[in-house]
Amino acid sequence: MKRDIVQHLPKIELHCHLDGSVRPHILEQLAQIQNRPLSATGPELAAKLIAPEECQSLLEYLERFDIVLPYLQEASALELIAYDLIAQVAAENVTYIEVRFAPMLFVKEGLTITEIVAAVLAGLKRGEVAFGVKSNALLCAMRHHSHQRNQEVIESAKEYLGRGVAGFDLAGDEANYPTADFSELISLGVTQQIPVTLHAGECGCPQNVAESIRLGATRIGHGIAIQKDPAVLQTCIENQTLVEMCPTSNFQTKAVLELADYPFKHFLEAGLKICINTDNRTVSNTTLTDEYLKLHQWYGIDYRCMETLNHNAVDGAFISDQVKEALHAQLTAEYAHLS
Ligand SMILES: O=c1[nH]cnc2c1ncn2[C@@H]1O[C@H](CO)[C@@H](O)[C@H]1O
Ligand SMILES: [Zn+2]
Repeated sequence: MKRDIVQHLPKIELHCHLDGSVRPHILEQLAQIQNRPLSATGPELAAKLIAPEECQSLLEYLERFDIVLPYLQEASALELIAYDLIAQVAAENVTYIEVRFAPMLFVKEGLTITEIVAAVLAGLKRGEVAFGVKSNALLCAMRHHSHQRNQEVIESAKEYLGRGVAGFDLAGDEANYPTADFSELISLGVTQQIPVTLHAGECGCPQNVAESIRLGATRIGHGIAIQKDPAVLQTCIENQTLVEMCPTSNFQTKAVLELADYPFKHFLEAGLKICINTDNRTVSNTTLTDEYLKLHQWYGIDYRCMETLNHNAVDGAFISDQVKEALHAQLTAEYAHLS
């Protein structure tokens, strides 16, 4: 596979965090507008935003987000970063993206959840008009937030469902907050017909994946721990659960320690539905093109495999059958001439 070809082929991304994908120069722009100086600029700032090689856990990885959050407490900032994320993905021909964020991380200076969601959706829409990239937002509840706060996120997802918001997620510290603690919250979303994808199995616990599916999630973020439990793997296969894999991030957060333990091939050969994602473009210092090239380098995947992974993503996307058909057809047409 060649970088130039991979970059220009149409791609679908379902697992990308808005606040983990703020480009350093955009953050500098926000700092200037808000008159709130950054502790570093230029290459030094870029380095600070990336999770370091020696990162030891998901919690350490998540510390990177503390740098950017103070600058995301204004509607205009949220609009701008959403627009810029669409600009970034347009440059590598992502044709459909689901962008996730936790609205409750942006309420520190008085924004209401409605203002927050509206600002992000406005930026995504402006991006679609400028670059032709279709998108939807997924609203994340946070594992360390109160039930009350997380419930408000569900209510907001319900309010905007079909109007720019396509689903609901649970993000944050999986190791210390098991999925079972959120059963009431997740059920609340499921009973209101909100599509659900949950971060699970990123911190070694396959039970969190089983619990997520039991509660009604049709997709799992990361799911690395599925490899530890054949019964959970079987459940995922039977339910056609889509697992959103994020290779670079999975090594940074120590979801896996060595390449030999990375379950990409294992999952694919077992018949599990998987798709490929960046997780956080800035914090993981990656693009979707980089992720596919890594898989080519590690496993020798070809364009055919890349096409399959993208069709899988379409199948699991939180969009209508009609939109899925159009995306499938475009993938089929544009990968057809590649061997
Ligand atoms: O890989 C991950 N696992 C769990 N939580 C994550 C990951 N990446 C980002 N976030 C969390 O999701 C929030 C909303 O976007 C981010 O602020 C970050 O805390
Ligand atoms: Zn994630």
